[in-house]
Formats: sequence, C-alpha cells, structure tokens
Amino acid sequence: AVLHRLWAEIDKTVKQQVTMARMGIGECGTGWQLFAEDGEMKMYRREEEIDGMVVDPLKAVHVVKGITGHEVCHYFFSPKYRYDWETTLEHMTVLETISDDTLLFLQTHKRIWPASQREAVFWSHMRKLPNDQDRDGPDMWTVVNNSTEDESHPANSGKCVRIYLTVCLLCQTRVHPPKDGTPITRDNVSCKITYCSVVNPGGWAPASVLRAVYKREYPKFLKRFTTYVTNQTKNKPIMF
Ligand SMILES: CCCCCc1ccc(-c2ccc(S(=O)(=O)CCO)cc2)cc1/C=C\c1ccccn1
Repeated sequence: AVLHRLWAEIDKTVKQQVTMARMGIGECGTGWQLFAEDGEMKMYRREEEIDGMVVDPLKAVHVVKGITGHEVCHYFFSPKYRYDWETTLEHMTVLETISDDTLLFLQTHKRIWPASQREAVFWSHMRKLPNDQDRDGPDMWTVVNNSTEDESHPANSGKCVRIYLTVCLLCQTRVHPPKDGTPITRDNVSCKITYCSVVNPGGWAPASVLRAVYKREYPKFLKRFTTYVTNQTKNKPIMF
C-alpha cells in the first residue's frame, strides 16, 4: 500500500506515546501532583510552562467495569459519537480520511472567558497493540491524537487561536472468566484506561484561567466519556 505522507510521523508518535502511557506515575519523572480522585479515577498533572504559557501535562488512570478497551477506543475515535460526550466542542470536521483507522480532524472548542476561542487540527489514529508482556493476556487498544499542520487550514488565520495537543488514550482489557465455565458476560470484563494529554494553548491565556479550566474540565470529561461508553454498550454484544 502507498504510505500516507504522515504515516512515518504517526507510527513514531504512537509508539512514543504508548511507551509513556504504560509507565507508572512514579517512572514518569518527578513533580506529578494528584489533583482529582473519584472512585477508581485518579488524575495527575505537572506544572510546566513554555514561553510563559501553561502546558501542564496531564495523566489520568481509571478502571471501569463492564466495558473493553476496544469499545472505549471505538467511541473515542469515531467522529459520529463525539458531540454526544465532548461538551467543550463547538464544531468538528473530518478534513481527511487518511485510512479506516486514521482521520484528520478540525475542531473548534467553545470559548472559555476571558481567553479567545481555540481550535485544533490533529490526526487521530486507532490501533490494537500486541500484549508483548503477557502473551495470552488480552490485547491493548490505543487512540493517539496529535496536532499537525494542514495547508488548507493555516493556524491563526481566523478568529480562533490554534492549540497544539498530543493525547494518548491507552486501554487494557481485563477478563475474569466465571468459575463455572459459563460464557463471559459484561460482569466478567473491565478496562484499565490511561489518558495522557499535553495541550499548548497556542496564544496567551492567563495561567490561572488555564489551570482552573484543566482542573474543572478534565475530571468532568473522563467521567462523562466513560459513562457514555457504559451506557452505549450495556445492551450490546461485547466488542473484544
Ligand atoms: C483557554 C482554554 C484553552 C484551551 C481549551 C481547550 C481546547 C481543546 C482541548 C481538548 C481536549 C481534549 C481533546 S481530545 O482528548 O483529543 C478529545 C477530542 O476532542 C481535544 C481538545 C482542551 C482544552 C483545554 C481544557 C480542556 C480540558 C478538558 C476538556 C476540554 N477542555
């Protein structure tokens, strides 16, 4: 197959992001602060600035019963569900279908006062990963979103400030087979979710505003999204 112009970057970025997502918080370097906790969900952030702009990396870990990694990645990746769970989204367009597991998105997000409105152009790639540690363990699934340039949508040419993001959603399915050998049901599966994100807000935005947005929005986003997947899948056959 003819390789797409972005394929080398996509493959390299996915491998890098998955390696980082698999590392425990302790191995990810110092300075991680636990800033939100809700049941199984733990959210960490590190305070980092580039040219005086807040780019705090975020890492969240969560375990959700009754859904699989394939299902979580499917609902995160597919554009047709995004307006259902992404509350900060104002508009989303698929600029290019690079392949059936790789899309190029343009998204504008709702304005967060007093900062100006933001937009993102990013490729999104979904992939099943061999579980190289535990041979007969269930596979892992990932979606990586990474900002990229697009000639037909130059940055900061309209009213929106272009943000630059790298996001990795890494999912590991856990199956607890029933003792009596009956078929596996949703009561026997759970999914360990690791969500890593670094968002450079692009233009200047007050550090206090950005940190307040992250603190408020990220826990809401992960809970809302995982609840959405649970509700969408509960009466459907399990997607392993
Ligand atoms: C002043 C505010 C500047 C930054 C605003 C902002 C814009 C976009 C984004 C963002 C967040 C997650 C993704 S994704 O995981 O790829 C899913 C697809 O949508 C894409 C974009 C983040 C944020 C900043 C905060 C924030 C945090 C969680 C939710 C919403 N906003």
